[in-house]
Amino acid sequence: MASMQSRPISRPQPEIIHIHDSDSEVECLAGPAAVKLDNDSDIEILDDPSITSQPLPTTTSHPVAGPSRPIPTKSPSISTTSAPRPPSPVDNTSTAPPPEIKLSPEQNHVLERVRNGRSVFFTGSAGTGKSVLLREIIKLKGSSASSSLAITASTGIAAVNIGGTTLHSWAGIGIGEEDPKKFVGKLRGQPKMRKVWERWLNVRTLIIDEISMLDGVLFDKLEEIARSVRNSKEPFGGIQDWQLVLSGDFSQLPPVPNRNSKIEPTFAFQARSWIRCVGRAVMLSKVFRQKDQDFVDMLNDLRFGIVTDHALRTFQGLSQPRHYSDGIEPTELYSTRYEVDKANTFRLDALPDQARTFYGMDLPGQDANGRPVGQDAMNRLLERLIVPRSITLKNLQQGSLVNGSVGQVIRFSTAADALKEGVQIGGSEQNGGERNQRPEDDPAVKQNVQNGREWPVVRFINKKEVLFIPLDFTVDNAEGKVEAKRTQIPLILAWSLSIHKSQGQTLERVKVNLGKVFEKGQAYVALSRATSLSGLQVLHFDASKVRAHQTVLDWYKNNAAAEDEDMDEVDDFADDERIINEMDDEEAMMAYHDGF
Ligand SMILES: Nc1ncnc2c1ncn2[C@@H]1O[C@H](COP(=O)(O)OP(=O)(O)OP(=O)(O)O)[C@@H](O)[C@H]1O
Repeated sequence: MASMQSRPISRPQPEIIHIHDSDSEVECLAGPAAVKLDNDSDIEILDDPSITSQPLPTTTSHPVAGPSRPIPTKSPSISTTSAPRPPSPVDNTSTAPPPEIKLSPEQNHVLERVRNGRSVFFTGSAGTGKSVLLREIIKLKGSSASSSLAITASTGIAAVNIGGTTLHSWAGIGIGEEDPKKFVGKLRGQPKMRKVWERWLNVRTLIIDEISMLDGVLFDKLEEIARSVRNSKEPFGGIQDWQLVLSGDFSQLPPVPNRNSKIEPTFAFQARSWIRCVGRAVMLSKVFRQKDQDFVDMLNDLRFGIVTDHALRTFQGLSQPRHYSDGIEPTELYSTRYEVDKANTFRLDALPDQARTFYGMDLPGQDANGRPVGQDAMNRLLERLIVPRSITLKNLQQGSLVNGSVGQVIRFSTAADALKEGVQIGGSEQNGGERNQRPEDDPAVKQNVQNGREWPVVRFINKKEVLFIPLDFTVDNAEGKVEAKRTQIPLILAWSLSIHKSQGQTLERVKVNLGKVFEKGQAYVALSRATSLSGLQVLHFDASKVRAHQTVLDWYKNNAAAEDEDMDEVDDFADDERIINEMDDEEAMMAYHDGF
C-alpha cells in the first residue's frame, strides 16, 4: 500500500460556505466503486451532524501564523484501477434524463409572491418541490448571488444544492454565538468588517433554505442585527423594503445541538421575531417525488409520527434484498457515521486493487480576539466544513441539477498531465479567487504542477473527467481571519451515506437501515428519499423508530387553517393561470398590465 501525506498548501482563501457538520476525512474510491458527489458537481462536502470527529493525531509543526500545528486527518484510501470490480452503486436517478419541470399552481403562487416583492416562507412534506421552486426563484432573481441577492442555507450541504453559501458565512457571524449588539458594534467600528456591513445593508432578497435546521435563537439574533444595521425598528430592519424567502420542512431534520452546550436547540418558528417577520406559511401539498398515492399517504403519516398497521406491514415487508438485473445497486442509508464508515470500508476492502492513502490536514488559526485556537475549539469549528462556492454554481440550471450523482475514480494523474490532456482540475477555478482564470494560472494548480504528485481522476455519469487536488476549507472568525483550516481532496466514499447527508436527495434505489435511528424525523427523511416501494429496501423498521417533535406537530396543526386559506389563493391563481394559458401572448400581456 502506498501512502502519501499532502503538504499544507499556502494560497489565497477560497470563497467559502460553512457546514454544521463534522467529518475529518477525504475518501474516494477507484473503479466502479463510488465517489458520491453532490448535484453532479465536482465536489463532495463532508458532513453529518450525527458524527463525532475522529481523534486526530498531532504531528509536526507547520509554518503558519500563531500556534498552528498541522493535524493530519484520518487517512482515506483510494484504490487503483486495473482488476474487475463489483458493480457500482450508481444512483440511477442520475442516469435518467432530467424530468421536465413545469411548476404547479401552488409553486407558481409562491413564485408570483416573490416576483411581487413579498416575503414568503414555504414549506411542505418531502418531495413537494421546495428545492425546485427555490431554484426557480433564484433564476427569477438573476441566477446568482449578488449584493442584492443572498442565496443561503442553514447547512453547507443545502447551500451547495442551491449554489449558495451558508447563512453563517453570508451574515459574517462565525459560529453565531456572539451577542448581536457586540457584533454590530464590530461591524460599525472595524474597517475590515465593512464588507459584511454592506452586505447587510444592500441585500434586497435574502434566501434561506433548510430553515428547519436553523436555531430559533439564531434567527432572533439575525433579526436584531438586521434592525441595527438598517437602523429601523421594523421586523428584520424593514421587511417592506426587502424580502425574506424561507424554505424547509420542520418535520425533517431539526437544528443540530451544540455538543458543548446544555441548551436544547429551538426551531426557527419558535423565535420571538418569527411571526412578525415571516407571517403565514405557504404549504406545498403536491408530492412529486413519489407517484404511488398509497406510498405518499404512508409517508405523510410517518411525517407526523403515525405508523398505521398497513404502514408497519408494508415497510416490514420490504426487508428482503432487492435484485436489479442491470447490476446497479441501491444507495445505502444509515443513521450514524460509524455505520456508514463500516459499510464503506467493507466495500473498499473488498476491492482487489492496491490502496493509495491521502492525508488531509487541519491547521488552527486565531480567534476574533487574536488568541490561538486550541485543538478542541478547532475541532468544533471544523465541524462546519466549507466548500468553494463557484464549484457548484454551474449546476444551478434547472433540470441539469441532479442530486446524488456518482463518480468513479478511474486513474491517478499529475496536475501537469491533466493540463496537457485538457482534464478539468476540480475547484481550480476558485482557488485564485479570479473568475475565468486559466487553470494553469491557479496557484494551487501551479504548486501541484511543480510537486509532480498524482491525484485521483474521477469520471462522472456525464462522462466528464475531473482531477481532484487538495483544496483548502476554512472557517473564518468574526474579523474575517482564518480561525481553522482543513486541506483535503474533496471526495468521500459513497456506497453508503448518512441519513443527514441524504436530506434533499431523490433516490430511485435505496436501502434504508433504521437500526440506529436516534433523531426525530430521521426515519421519515430516509424513507421519503425513495421514489417507489419497488426501489426501496428497509431494515429494522418498527413503530418506535418513527418519531416526530411535538412542537412541530403543534405548529403544523396551528398552521393547517392557514393552509386552507392559501389553497383558496392558489385556486384563484390556478384559474388566472388557466385563463392566461388560453390567451395569446398579446392578450396575456394586456391582461397582465390591466391586473386582469
Ligand atoms: N413541478 C414539478 N414538476 C415535475 N417534477 C417536479 C416538480 N417539482 C419537483 N419535482 C421533482 O420532485 C422531486 C422532489 O423535488 P424537490 O427535491 O425539489 O423536493 P423537496 O420538497 O425539496 O424535497 P425534500 O424536502 O425531500 O428535500 C424531484 O425529483 C423534482 O425534480
